[in-house]
Amino acid sequence: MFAASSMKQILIWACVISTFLSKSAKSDDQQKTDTGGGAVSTNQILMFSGYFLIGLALLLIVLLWLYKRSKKKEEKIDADNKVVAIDESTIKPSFSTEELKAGGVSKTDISHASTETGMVSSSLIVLTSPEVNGLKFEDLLKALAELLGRGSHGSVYKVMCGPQGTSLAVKRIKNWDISSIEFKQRMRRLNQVKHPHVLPPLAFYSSRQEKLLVYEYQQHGSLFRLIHHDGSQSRQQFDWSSRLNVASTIADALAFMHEELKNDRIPHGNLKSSNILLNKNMEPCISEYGLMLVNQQAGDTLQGHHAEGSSVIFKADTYAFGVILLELLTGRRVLNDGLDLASWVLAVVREEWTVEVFDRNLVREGASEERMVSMLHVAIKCISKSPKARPSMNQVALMISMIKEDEDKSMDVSELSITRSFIDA
Ligand SMILES: Nc1ncnc2c1ncn2[C@@H]1O[C@H](COP(=O)(O)OP(=O)(O)OP(=O)(O)O)[C@@H](O)[C@H]1O
Repeated sequence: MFAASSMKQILIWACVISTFLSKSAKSDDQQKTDTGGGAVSTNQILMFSGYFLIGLALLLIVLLWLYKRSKKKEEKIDADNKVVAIDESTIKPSFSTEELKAGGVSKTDISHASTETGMVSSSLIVLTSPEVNGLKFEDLLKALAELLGRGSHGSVYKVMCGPQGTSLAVKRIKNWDISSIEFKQRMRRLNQVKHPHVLPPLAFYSSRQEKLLVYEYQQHGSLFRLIHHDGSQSRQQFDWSSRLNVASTIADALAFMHEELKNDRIPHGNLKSSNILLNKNMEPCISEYGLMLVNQQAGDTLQGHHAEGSSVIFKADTYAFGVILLELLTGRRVLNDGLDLASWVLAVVREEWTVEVFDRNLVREGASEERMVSMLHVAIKCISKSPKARPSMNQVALMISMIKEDEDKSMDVSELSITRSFIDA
């Protein structure tokens, strides 16, 4: 308002002064002509001063207009950063920068990071979830957080929130090259696709510099820990039938997600044993589904990350699943002293020493070699060099369910023979 009225006033005054100056210059001209005067340098000066004033006024108007435009843009960005939408039916409060600063004693790394990057101007978007009903972004800022790990794409913190001290896991992803709108759409879409063995995000936060994803904390840890826990009892107990169950459950869940998100072209994007978590019933759950844009992943062309096409886009997940199968079968880490697990297995199999690849614990427990070899064949198909040669997760799930059926049948037969020998005795 102020700017507009000042612009008008400047323009009016500039016009009045310049008209006055040019008029007086003209009348002076007339007088000089009448009196037969010579050069009219004073009049010219007056005229040029008028033009100069008009020019100056126009320049000021342009500058004021530019200033107003940039102000408007800033206001729009601020508005975009306020709480936007939530669980369709409920509107959560939004927090202004001042409110957050007043209420938030920075205790966590999240809050340090947040204030550093100016995150306090935005708020948390809570998805449909009774676990975090009423959770505010402010709560996350205030809570004590424990760093669970730093991965290649960000860090995960354990955060205790609310009066009940609900344990949450907050994944912080930095510099994810995705627009806020696309990210929100992706999160909402993922929230619509539910599977009991896929961990849903409970809430999320988005700013240009970083994204936060809130999950329920899983106290039993990850599949990675279960397989690679050196010399512990848990590894001893992780027998063949449990490994088969894990493989089958994950394959089914992944096949379901691929099918549901086929048209949205959203694969997991970063599947690995540390992203398979064990829930309170010790069942495996896929975590962090869809948190990576495929073309952003660490570029190993072998995994098909750079390949295009709607079905091929999911084949990087098939590859990653194949690697998880290899971890389950061999008990080895993906990077074993720089030796890539997939190429090591392929080399051993090529030399026809197949049995050598299997985890000694499985061999010792007397796991069926036939079914382990069948599973190894599935894994080898999954890690085919060409993404097109890899099976879809639907096909993988079917192959594994057949191996599991065989295993279940053989268990029934052995139970039956034990019962018979008991009766005979
Ligand atoms: N919801 C959760 N509950 C319990 N632990 C979790 C949860 N989410 C992740 N973790 C654990 O936190 C640790 C760090 O996770 P993070 O995802 O950062 O590591 P990463 O999977 O190795 O790396 P990245 O996914 O960035 O490539 C891992 O040990 C993971 O198992």
